[in-house]
Amino acid sequence: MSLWYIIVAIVFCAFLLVAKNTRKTKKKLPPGPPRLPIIGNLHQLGSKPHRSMLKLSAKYGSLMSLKFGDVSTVVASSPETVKDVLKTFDADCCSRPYLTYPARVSYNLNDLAFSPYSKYWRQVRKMTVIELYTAKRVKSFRHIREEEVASFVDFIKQSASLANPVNLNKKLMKLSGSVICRVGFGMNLKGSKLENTYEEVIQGTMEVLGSFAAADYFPVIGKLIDRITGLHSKCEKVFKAMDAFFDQSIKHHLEDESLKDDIIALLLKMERGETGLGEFQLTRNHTKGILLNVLIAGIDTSGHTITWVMTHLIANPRVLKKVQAEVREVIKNKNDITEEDIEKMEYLKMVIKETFRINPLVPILVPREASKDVKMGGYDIPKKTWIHVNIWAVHRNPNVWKDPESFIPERFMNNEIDYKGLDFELLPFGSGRRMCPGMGMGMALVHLTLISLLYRFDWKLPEGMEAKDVDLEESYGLVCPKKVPLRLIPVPTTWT
Ligand code: HEM
Repeated sequence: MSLWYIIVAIVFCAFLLVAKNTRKTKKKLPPGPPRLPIIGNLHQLGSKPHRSMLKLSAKYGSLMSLKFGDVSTVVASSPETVKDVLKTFDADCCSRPYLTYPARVSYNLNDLAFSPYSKYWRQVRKMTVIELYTAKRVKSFRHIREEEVASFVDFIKQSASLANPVNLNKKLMKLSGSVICRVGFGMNLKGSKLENTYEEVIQGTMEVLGSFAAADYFPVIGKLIDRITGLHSKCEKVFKAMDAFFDQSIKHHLEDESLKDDIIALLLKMERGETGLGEFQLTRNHTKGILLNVLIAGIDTSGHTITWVMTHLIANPRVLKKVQAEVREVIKNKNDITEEDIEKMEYLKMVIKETFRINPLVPILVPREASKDVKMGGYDIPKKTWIHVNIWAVHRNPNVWKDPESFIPERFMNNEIDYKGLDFELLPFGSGRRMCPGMGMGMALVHLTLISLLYRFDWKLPEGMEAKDVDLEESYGLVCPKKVPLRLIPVPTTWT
């Protein structure tokens, strides 16, 4: 009799297995290109995945399936499908997949940007939004921005008097680095452990964070491949450099009691249990994970945004002249630039929007993962599928934007579309639960710096170069800055 029980149990289990597999095969996945064995579609990514995905989606649709090694992925590429991911199904699609190297750099996902959607993420997001990213906080750091921009302008003045070209990529990175160090870490970049290496470290970190790493797609052999390609050692190198900087700034806070009003002071209080983070007891690794986002998200993004704006302006002399005329008309001979002045600069705002459209800094946002089965646009997105949001494709879609490859700020005239996460045609900061919380802080520096550069100086290209020679190629990482540094000669004006 007991043998019969066993046979019935085996038949029942086999039936369940077959039923499960049949259900699986019945899923209607979004269409996608044919795959190669083992690697799937990885060979189709190329050196600029956002561009390759755009080309593939033109053929396979705005919700497309790709397979990267072992990982099933979908890519959303139109305002409608992006809205589905970031708004309609945001709650079920806003987790992050486990990414080997971001996990290492973020002290095992103790940060905000790569942490899965969880109670911890919600608490940290709430705490940092209140403590670091509020409009009040952004205002309170105004004097820091003003001091750093003033010393940046002094440097440009010297170069102008000697007619020397300025490497704007480098100098603007240094400017945003100096601001973020003082705002987020209570110390100067100059004299810190990152003083001489920050550019290399930040750039390297962005490459590591944005890489399509073999370890994520091939569970066993992937780590070996990454050791051979050098990704593993690059990750260790940038991790150690940043860790030393975090130790230095934490030590600085522990030694100087007057530093009690910034994010590190608050995190240290949480570590000591003097104040709480919901049910979580913060450790040093949590503190450093949170600081990682403050450092890398703050330094890279604002500096590169300003470089892209200046690149498009020098490549479009008509636009440069028009925006300078506006800025000079609003500022006239005043010494200080106020928030109200910025509000009056309608054309400058259009120039910035157009720059974000044509060169969004994070073109495929940070990868997301479905936390349950989702039905989207008539297709099945199974739990654990990775989701890439290709805003590059949306921003260059001819059905959304007329003549999308051209830089035309006037397209925003009498057009309500803005970049604050509500319009799915223009999403440089993302949207939904994972939207960039540092937008206000980043834009405050972008506005102040651009106005100073345009008000105080005229700009020309180095000898022998014309506007049509300006290189517009982007490099690829989590953030996509201009590949070839922008070198311009500042020319003194009556306002200098
Ligand atoms: C012009 C400047 C900036 C741009 C264009 C930008 C853009 C972005 C984008 C596209 C994302 C990913 C959104 C997603 O995956 O859906 C993001 C995330 C993030 N940004 Fe920014 N950002 C800027 C400035 C800043 C600044 C100044 C800070 C902080 C000091 C910051 C902190 C963050 C953080 C912490 C996240 C992760 C949010 C999460 O996953 O919950 N950003 N940013």
